[in-house]
Amino acid sequence: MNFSTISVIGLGYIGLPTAAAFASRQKQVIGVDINAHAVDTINRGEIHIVEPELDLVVKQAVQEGYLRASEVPVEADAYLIAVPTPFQDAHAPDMRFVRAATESIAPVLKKGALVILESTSPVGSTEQMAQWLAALRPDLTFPQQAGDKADVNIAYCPERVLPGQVMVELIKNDRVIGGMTPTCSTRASALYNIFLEGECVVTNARTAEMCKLTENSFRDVNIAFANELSLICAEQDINVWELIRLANRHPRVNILQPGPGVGGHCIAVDPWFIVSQNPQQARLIRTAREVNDYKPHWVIERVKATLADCLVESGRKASELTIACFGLAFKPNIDDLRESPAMEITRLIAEWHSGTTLVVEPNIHQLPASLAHCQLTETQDALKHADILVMLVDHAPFCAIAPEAIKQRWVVDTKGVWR
Ligand SMILES: NC(=O)c1ccc[n+]([C@@H]2O[C@H](COP(=O)([O-])OP(=O)(O)OC[C@H]3O[C@@H](n4cnc5c(N)ncnc54)[C@H](O)[C@@H]3O)[C@@H](O)[C@H]2O)c1
Ligand SMILES: CC(=O)N[C@@H]1[C@@H](OP(=O)(O)OP(=O)(O)OC[C@H]2O[C@@H](n3ccc(=O)[nH]c3=O)[C@H](O)[C@@H]2O)O[C@H](CO)[C@@H](O)[C@@H]1O
Repeated sequence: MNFSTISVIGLGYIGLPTAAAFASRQKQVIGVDINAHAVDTINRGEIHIVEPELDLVVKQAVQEGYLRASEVPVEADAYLIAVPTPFQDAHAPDMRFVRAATESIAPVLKKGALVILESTSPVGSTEQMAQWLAALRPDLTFPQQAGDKADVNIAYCPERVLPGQVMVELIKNDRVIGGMTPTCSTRASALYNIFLEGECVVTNARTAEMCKLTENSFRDVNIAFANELSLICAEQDINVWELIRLANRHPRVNILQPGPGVGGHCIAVDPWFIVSQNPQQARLIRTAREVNDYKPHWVIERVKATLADCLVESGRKASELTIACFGLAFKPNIDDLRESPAMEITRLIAEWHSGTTLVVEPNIHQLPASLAHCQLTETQDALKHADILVMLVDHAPFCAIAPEAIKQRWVVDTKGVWR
């Protein structure tokens, strides 16, 4: 069956670019979201998230009539589910959004449809999704009972785009295709080949689920190694960034960079899905998460120690001193504050510090409510008024600050760009 109508469930950072990519290839796409604001914004040809180049593709697709958004699922030849998969208490995956999205399409599901789960999910989720659908549609057959002859095909196809480069990576990256049967994989590959320039790499659903979790755990473990080195180097009075530069001159060593901790809603979350399912085996992955989650608290201790030194040297009271935090986003040159260690550090500083806490974040116009006690300000203003400078995110404008402006100042530099 051809894919004349494609429906993407969940129109966020992943679903909307995916919907727009199909629509830009002249496919009829109906995006579905429970967020009325997102639906209205998209139907005006605008976007509600920040991602380079996405605005133009969405505008054109809506204007030309290939993309429309709806709050209600409709009949389609293929469905892609891209709803959130956060974790709950004790770091267990929260699959309630996936279940709600799956059950919402059950009434409109027709024979011959293809359903793809894109949300990052624990191993076994695709089989679970098929069971949820089967329970609501006893009139249709699904891969677990009917194998390759099923009325409905189901696959897990994870997304691996890098925020900030989504419109390029969506098309160029290779795509892992985890069909529940060979026919499911063949059909899923045909669907992605509508816009994909990368290769479709076929496997089964369980391996594809684990592959996504593995990619992000690999990165988390490697960042944890760099963060652990930064703690060791601080004890040993060694510049960790110089150390890593030197070690990386070895032809088989490639250490990542330490920082204030690991943020974003992927690398700080997904490894827990492996740990939660395999608590006995996933010891290294768990430890890496703990090392990275500890880093913001270590930074706070450094800020406290620096403030203590500053008090002794200046003879002033803590309430008279100003601390400036440079950066809030979870990584450089974006506006995304989700799971950001810089946010956590700034909030803890503002809670504990009796003087003024300034924040410089060039990518936002207003501070989030949790930082109501801080003042959002410009780089030059912070450099002029702050007694202690805390570098949290290596945004390009911060890296460009002249060394003279930092010299002879009290500095805690978590990114190694000033010292
Ligand atoms: N953003 C990334 O960089 C990235 C990369 C790879 C994988 N992922 C994974 O993709 C999935 C989606 O992430 P995201 O960043 O796009 O999330 P997001 O929060 O930006 O968007 C999710 C959207 O789903 C909608 N939604 C929730 N429940 C719904 C339902 N029942 N029906 C319809 N819509 C519903 C929300 O309103 C929201 O607009 C997650 O599993 C995430 O881990 C994200
Ligand atoms: C395997 C992989 O690459 N996956 C990517 C990742 O995207 P991301 O934007 O979340 O990833 P990062 O850029 O790694 O940032 C994460 C945090 O780690 C900090 N960091 C980074 C490098 C370093 O050397 N030292 C650090 O401290 C950084 O500041 C930030 O806080 O997950 C997405 C969703 O699954 C994937 O789609 C996407 O492919």
